[in-house]
Amino acid sequence: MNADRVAAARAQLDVLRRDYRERTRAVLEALASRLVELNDVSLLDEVESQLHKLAGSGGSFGFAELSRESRGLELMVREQRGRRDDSGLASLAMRLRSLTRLLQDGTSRSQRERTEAPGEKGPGAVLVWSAHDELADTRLASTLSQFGHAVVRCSDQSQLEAEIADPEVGVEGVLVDLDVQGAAPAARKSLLEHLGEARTRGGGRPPRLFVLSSEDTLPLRLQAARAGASGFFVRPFDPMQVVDRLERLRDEQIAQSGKVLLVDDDHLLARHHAAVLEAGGFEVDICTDPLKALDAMDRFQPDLVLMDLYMPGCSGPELARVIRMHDAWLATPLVFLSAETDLDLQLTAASEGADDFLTKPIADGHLVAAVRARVERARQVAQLIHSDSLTGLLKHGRIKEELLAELSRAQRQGQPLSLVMLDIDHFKRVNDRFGHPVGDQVLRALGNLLRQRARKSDRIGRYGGEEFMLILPDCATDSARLLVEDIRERFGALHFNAAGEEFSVTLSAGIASYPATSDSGELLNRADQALYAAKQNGRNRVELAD
Ligand SMILES: Nc1nc2c(ncn2[C@@H]2O[C@H](COP(=O)(O)OP(=O)(O)OP(=O)(O)O)[C@@H](O)[C@H]2O)c(=O)[nH]1
Repeated sequence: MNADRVAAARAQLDVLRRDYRERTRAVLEALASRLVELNDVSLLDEVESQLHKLAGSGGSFGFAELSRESRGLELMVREQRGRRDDSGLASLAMRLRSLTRLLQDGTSRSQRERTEAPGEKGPGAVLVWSAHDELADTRLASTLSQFGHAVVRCSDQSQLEAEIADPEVGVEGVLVDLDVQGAAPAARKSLLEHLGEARTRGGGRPPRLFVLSSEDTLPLRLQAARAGASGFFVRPFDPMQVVDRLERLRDEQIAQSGKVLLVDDDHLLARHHAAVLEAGGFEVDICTDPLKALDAMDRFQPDLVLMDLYMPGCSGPELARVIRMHDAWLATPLVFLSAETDLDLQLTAASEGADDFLTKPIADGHLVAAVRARVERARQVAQLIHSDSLTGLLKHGRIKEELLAELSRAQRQGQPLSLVMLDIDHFKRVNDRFGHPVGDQVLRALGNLLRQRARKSDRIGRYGGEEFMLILPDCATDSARLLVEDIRERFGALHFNAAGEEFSVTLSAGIASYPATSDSGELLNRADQALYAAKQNGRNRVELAD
């Protein structure tokens, strides 16, 4: 999310806060007038329910005092309602009117509590300060640059720190060879401490720190971890490991944002929570009718559902039970956001499949942090369940499920979709000649390349051993061909090193597209046939089915 969207979300928070204040004033005034005019004890039901709502929502809009007072008054009214006691309705009206005093404007909450959105950008520069192993350095630099990273070689600490501090350089990672400091443990420790501090000095997102060493001991790894290092590579190392680590870390960073579906019949409160989460970097959709929540989930594919406990037509725990009946939503975190503080009700909600219970009013920062932690955890679990451990790409079964979902979305939205099958040429020869671990490195390199060239909406899977599938939504055959030709060329240009030998590998690909083919099985067959044709026609080429 960029700064403009965050600023827009914050401005919207201020507008919502004003709306809330006006609406609440009107509601309290109308209730107070009716109490005085009708002097009817049956109005207490409505008064209690309004106070319950205010207790839950006031704090969210920055009126914490209103929340507290409303909760106290709610308990008092509940008791009075139980006794069917109609004395003192006029004084209750006065107390309701006096609540409006707590709606005075103070400092805007969105100005007080700021939440940072994670940034998204392409590959940044990598600074390398190493102990002059020319050959290894050259290989590292060429591998990193093949994956789009500018490489800046530094010859001493002051140059390294100057580059880190220079915003023009856009440093994503810093790779430091501990051998530059000789073998003295104290000197290495101080170097790491210094760099750990230098990388966080800029104020923005600090560059990743990677440590390179010819020694591998626990104390050294511990020192690196204390300096905030994200990777520890032992010489001799494969440069692809560094690319791999950078790519995985970038995936994690992008995953810090996520999609949240808000299910709440109180539209204003839902819009407020949506604006808070959007200012925190999340993509948010609101559903005010719980009976339409499943449709909204199918359409929006949320990473987390945040719902109210009490809603008309269907309660939160009932909705949780219905959602959990669907295999596709078994692992999606369901979190209740409610004014209810009753522990028994929270436990009931949890037993229906909800994962957590947040109590309204909730501070903006707390809401964002709680949602972020759950989304990250859910993503880690989903990653473990659905991803291939070697490449981090989707497994066979999952990518086929994604094809069905993406194809029906393309059909609904009247957009094209392309399906690509890719297969490494003569891969058996790589394994036979250099061994399985080297073959694995080649597979990982292709995985990284695909991830880098793909858009956020594309889906990438490892379909079989050395066969990969790309699903490209909103991408017609011609654009798909351009992309796949680019991938083919880049993959063929990668240089691998093994057994003191440099080698390269090529791939072949077949493309089939919707709307020319509209059935998912047929789309798969036709992409497969196109791949077969590419192999038959000499390999290292891309063929179209249509
Ligand atoms: N290193 C490694 N090799 C794998 C993995 N999975 C499958 N393979 C190997 O991939 C190779 C596939 O070989 P073939 O299907 O004969 O195809 P190919 O040699 O790529 O030849 P063409 O596809 O016709 O160009 C086999 O040697 C498998 O052992 C894996 O996870 N790691």
